[in-house]
Amino acid sequence: MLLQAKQAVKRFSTGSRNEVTAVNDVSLELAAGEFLAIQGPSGGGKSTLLLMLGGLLRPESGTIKINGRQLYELSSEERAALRATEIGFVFQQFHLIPYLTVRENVLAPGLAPRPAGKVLAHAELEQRADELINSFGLESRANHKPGELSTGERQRTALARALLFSPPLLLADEPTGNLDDENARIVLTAMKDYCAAGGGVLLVTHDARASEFADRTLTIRDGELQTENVSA
Ligand SMILES: Nc1ncnc2c1ncn2[C@@H]1O[C@H](COP(=O)(O)OP(=O)(O)OP(=O)(O)O)[C@@H](O)[C@H]1O
Repeated sequence: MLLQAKQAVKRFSTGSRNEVTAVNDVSLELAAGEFLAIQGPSGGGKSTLLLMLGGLLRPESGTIKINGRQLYELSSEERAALRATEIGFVFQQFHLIPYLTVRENVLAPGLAPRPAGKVLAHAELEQRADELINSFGLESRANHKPGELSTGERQRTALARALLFSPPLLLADEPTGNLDDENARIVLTAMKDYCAAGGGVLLVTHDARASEFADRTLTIRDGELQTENVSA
């Protein structure tokens, strides 16, 4: 199984505020080639769950496994290496580097150290970056900086960057929240195609458009994953 969460729990307590159970006893599985959308109201626990699944936030209890490896039993270095090789992230706010061009942003993950055996030659990376840039219709924008792009072009750039190393798992937090219908369709179609090619995609969103593209849609509310499935 590509991704497996078992009884994951995360609570926050902040000073004078009462404790909040952001994620309560969540179990789920995602297979390679599957597109899962998790919807839910604001404050329902979507982002918290995604951070835990992506190795960025330790659950208080429960386990998260990626390809059979328990994320939070690894050292932080091992977890970072696993993130770099197994997971791509896309966020609503894109997190592009403002002084780099589209092409340089897409290539940026290639600058980070990678585990031995997972390093790609620069020429190979450039070829992959150009393929992604072309397939997302960004070729005429490749030398522009994010500030000169439309919102949809920024999100397509962020998606291309996340897919540079073809990670088995793509995690996305509200990737279409800022997009019009046409750009949302482009991004969601690209994710669906990525699954058809064998990748696994999990996105959290309150955008109802996502469930038209996903294989399964689950709902999280008050930190609890509802059991009903809505098939696309
Ligand atoms: N760092 C934190 N400290 C305290 N409480 C937090 C923290 N992060 C999240 N929470 C609380 O946990 C709950 C779940 O938040 P989360 O951001 O996961 O929800 P969400 O479904 O992603 O919401 P949105 O759709 O508005 O982004 C909320 O009640 C939130 O206030």
